[in-house]
Amino acid sequence: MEALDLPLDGVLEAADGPQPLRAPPCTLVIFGGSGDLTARLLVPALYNLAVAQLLDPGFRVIAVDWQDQNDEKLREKLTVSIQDFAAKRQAHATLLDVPVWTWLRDHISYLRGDFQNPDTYAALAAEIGTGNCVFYLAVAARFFGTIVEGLGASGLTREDGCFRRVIIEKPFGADLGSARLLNRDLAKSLSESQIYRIDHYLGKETVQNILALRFSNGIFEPLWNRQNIDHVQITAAETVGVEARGRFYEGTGALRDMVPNHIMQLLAMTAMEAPSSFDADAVRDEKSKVLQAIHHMPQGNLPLTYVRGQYTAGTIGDRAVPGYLEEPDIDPHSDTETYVAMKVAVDNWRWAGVPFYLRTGKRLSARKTEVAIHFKQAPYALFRDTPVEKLTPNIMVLHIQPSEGCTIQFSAKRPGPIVKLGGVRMKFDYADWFPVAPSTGYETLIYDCMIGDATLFQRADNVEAGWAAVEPALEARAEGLAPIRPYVAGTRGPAEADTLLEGKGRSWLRLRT
Ligand SMILES: NC(=O)C1=CN([C@@H]2O[C@H](COP(=O)(O)OP(=O)(O)OC[C@H]3O[C@@H](n4cnc5c(N)ncnc54)[C@H](OP(=O)(O)O)[C@@H]3O)[C@@H](O)[C@H]2O)C=CC1
Ligand SMILES: O=C1O[C@H](COP(=O)(O)O)[C@@H](O)[C@H](O)[C@H]1O
Repeated sequence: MEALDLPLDGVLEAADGPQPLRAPPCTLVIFGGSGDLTARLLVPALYNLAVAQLLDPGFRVIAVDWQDQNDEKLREKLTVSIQDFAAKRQAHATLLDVPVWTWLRDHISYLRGDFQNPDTYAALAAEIGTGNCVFYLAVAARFFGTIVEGLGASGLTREDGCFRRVIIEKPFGADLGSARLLNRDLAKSLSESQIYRIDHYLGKETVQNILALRFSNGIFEPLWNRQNIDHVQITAAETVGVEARGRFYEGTGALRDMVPNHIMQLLAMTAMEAPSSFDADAVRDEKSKVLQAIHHMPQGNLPLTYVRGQYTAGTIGDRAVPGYLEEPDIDPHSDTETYVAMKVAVDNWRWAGVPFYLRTGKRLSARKTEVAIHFKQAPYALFRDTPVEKLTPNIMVLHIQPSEGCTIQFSAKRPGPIVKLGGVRMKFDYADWFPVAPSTGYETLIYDCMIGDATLFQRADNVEAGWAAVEPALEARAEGLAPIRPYVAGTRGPAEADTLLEGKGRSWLRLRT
């Protein structure tokens, strides 16, 4: 990076602040302990926490499910996946730290049992005894209620001089009604302060950075409103298909899978008011308010606010891939969407009249998650030969993944005797400034739960507000008002999504740059 003529040396160190403390002693019970999430993401996250010395020496993991496992078999399986995890990160020079892994693996044990059998909870209670416990529900959603009920009935949720917390995975319900019912069921055995509803997007550094960027700088927030912003685009594009998750995805679809949770969290972080502090409830109060203000644009014409798509056979890179209907476990006549684009309004003082365009899909031309703030044009072009509509649009893109950082696009004078403008970009790249080994995103979330910080977890009203925001779209589908638009795998999605942005020269940002 070129040197700046500014006194930046030492700026990062000065701002470093207090370092995180080791989490308190705790037993982490993972229901679904031989499952995919545990091996691919949770155990690598625990390993990273151990490397960072954030786990207490008394920390241990009890993995629970009904597979044919025992302590040693599970530890061997997890050793294979942690080696795989480390190998993928070799480029970042993080080879497996063997002593740390050996310590962690020796603190993992297995308990075999059926989630639906009360004996499983009795055996678990005997194994845990007293002390702090986090129960991680890495299981299919149909077990959330059953497991929490089992924990409650066996006394495992009682906090007698210790904490007992439960992390709930997604999907949290399938619509507003079922999310409300689940919240009600959980509340029979747990207080709200014991419930940690996870959204792994909130564990991503760059998602958390949205708040840091907005509220720790004097330069952005004064512009962050309807006077200066024309519209906002939120994109979560994937190149992967449904992979081995056909059975789950068939009943879920892109809207339920991504929008009420991840996309709404991105929207909330982008649009919420400044909380009075970073206290968990102060942040979640503001999120709730902004999510409750979301409405579909009152166009009275659904195709202009909501588009559903489904991929057909195509090419990703140089690899031919099947269409959704040809994927394993998919009904060949399926009406499930793999792409969704929506136009919503945030009906409040700050955002009145500013459309938020949301899109997410699988098998698109690029993997890219970003929030793009499109500012209004300068009101008048002083420059000869440059009509105002030809000025480079001022866009600030918050890159969430795979690139992480922020780009600002604006106009500058081209060199030369004639005054001509050209579009230029200023880019902040996370990796340049803060070079750290990549994480799974679950490190912060598991650590925060152990220290009792619920800021990055969803409160009951947050999840319900997320579902309420997509209810009109779910209803439209149920009424057959939102037909599936096919798109070829490896493209930008259905062309119909472009119509959402028509007028005023707006268009979706390109997926492939
Ligand atoms: N995998 C991922 O990348 C992600 C997963 N999630 C969420 O995490 C959760 C877990 O997902 P994942 O790890 O993929 O699921 P898996 O199916 O891989 O793991 C669940 C485990 O629980 C076992 N199990 C099922 N029923 C019972 C039962 N009645 N009693 C005891 N054990 C049982 C399963 O065994 P069996 O195989 O025999 O059924 C399996 O070993 C889900 O809510 C998912 O939505 C969220 C983000 C990413
Ligand atoms: O929760 C989910 O998220 C992933 C996308 O997560 P990312 O961290 O890779 O952006 C998505 O593929 C999956 O379908 C969904 O269930």
